[in-house]
Amino acid sequence: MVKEKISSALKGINGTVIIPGDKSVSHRSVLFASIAEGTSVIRGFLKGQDCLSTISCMKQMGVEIEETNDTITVHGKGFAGLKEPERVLDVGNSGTTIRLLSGLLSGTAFYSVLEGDDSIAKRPMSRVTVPLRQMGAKIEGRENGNLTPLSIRGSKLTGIEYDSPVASAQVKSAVLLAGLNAKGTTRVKEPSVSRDHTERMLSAFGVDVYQDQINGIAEVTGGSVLKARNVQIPGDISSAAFFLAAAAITPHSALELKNVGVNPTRTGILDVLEQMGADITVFNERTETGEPVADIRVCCSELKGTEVGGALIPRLIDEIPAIAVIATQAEGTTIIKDAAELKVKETNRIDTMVNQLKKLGADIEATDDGMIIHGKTPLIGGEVSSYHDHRVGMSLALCGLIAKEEVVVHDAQAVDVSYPGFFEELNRLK
Ligand SMILES: O=C(O)C1=C[C@@H](OP(=O)(O)O)[C@@H](O)[C@H](O)C1
Ligand SMILES: C=C(OP(=O)(O)O)C(=O)O
Repeated sequence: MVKEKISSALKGINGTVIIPGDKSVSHRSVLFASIAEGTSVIRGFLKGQDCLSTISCMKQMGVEIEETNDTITVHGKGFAGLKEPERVLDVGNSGTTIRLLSGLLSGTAFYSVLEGDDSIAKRPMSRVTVPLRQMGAKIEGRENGNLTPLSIRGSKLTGIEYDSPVASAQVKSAVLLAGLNAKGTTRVKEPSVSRDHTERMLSAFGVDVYQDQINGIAEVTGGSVLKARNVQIPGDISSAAFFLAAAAITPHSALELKNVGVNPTRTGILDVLEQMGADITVFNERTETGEPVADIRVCCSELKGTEVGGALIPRLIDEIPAIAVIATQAEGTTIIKDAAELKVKETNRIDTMVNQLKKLGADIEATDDGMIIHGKTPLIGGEVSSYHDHRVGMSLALCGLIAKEEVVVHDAQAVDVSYPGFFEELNRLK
């Protein structure tokens, strides 16, 4: 296991960061190009382990995918062109891969089995298997379909109207992908709007998608055909978040982040930083393959505590570990609530972040659905672990920039899941 040592950035962190490709959009680009008719060239694809797992699963189903340094070329032969995989499909650490593939595989004409690593083996799958079974899917797994391995015997599906108890883009996307091959229409309603990359990219591939975000509704009709197209992936705001946080809390810092996806269903982190008094400018806004993109300038400033909850949570769910670190450096109390979903990520992110930040001297406590952080607290440094959770590892690394002593992050290779080269980038800016 790799450990990384991060020492304080006395002169701040300064310079320009080109943000790597969006993980959610990268997964979808390969999945959709694989079931489209024709050849799609994808640029800006994130070569993190999660997205590479998606590529390898699609290759196992007979899809021809070529990889160069800059491009991923997918030769799609339509949904009917997918072939039965001869072995178990390994999703690695990726919840997005297993949940989206469950939806896609439910309507095939073949049998498949999905499994992943130790973390995936603990994450709940009934959130997708329950609605998929309602559509007629034949899915089995441990705990009556809640835990991996999942085995799927492809079958004829029928559209449903699904009232999802959670605001989850993975649930919404799994049901919509099954809906592409179901009889009639499939509608998903969610309690508040989750990231809408599936809806945007399906439209870009020529599918008619009905969306009513005020009421949290997305709908597709069965039998829609996807047409191949070239895709430009925006940078991942969830990866940018670590540099937004680093510059916001480290004195003498000024960063320019290039190529950040600013889809409104993802920009909760910008709203929270603004609420806290951060010095942020979003500029050079443009659109790429249906996704808004911009550059962002961020400088260190005095921060104040805030409250984060409600409909904001799905718009920043993966950024909460970084927000917890920022809150340790904000004057006053920060309350994060309505975020129980954090308990079913790669780790229980409420517990891991609270335990690890306490070791570094933070004044933080866990609640049932979030955490409460009192600032501003000087951090002391010490040894912590990512617990094999990429976002935890990168968040803890930020503490090293401002702590009195060095911060050592154990199990640091976990960051390769979403941000290969993260530590090199952080050190380069010092
Ligand atoms: O659809 C996606 O690409 C994702 C959705 C979110 O999960 P949930 O759908 O479980 O909220 C997010 O946490 C994950 O990193 C990626
Ligand atoms: C939760 C995450 O991803 P996934 O659900 O795809 O494993 C994440 O990237 O923070």
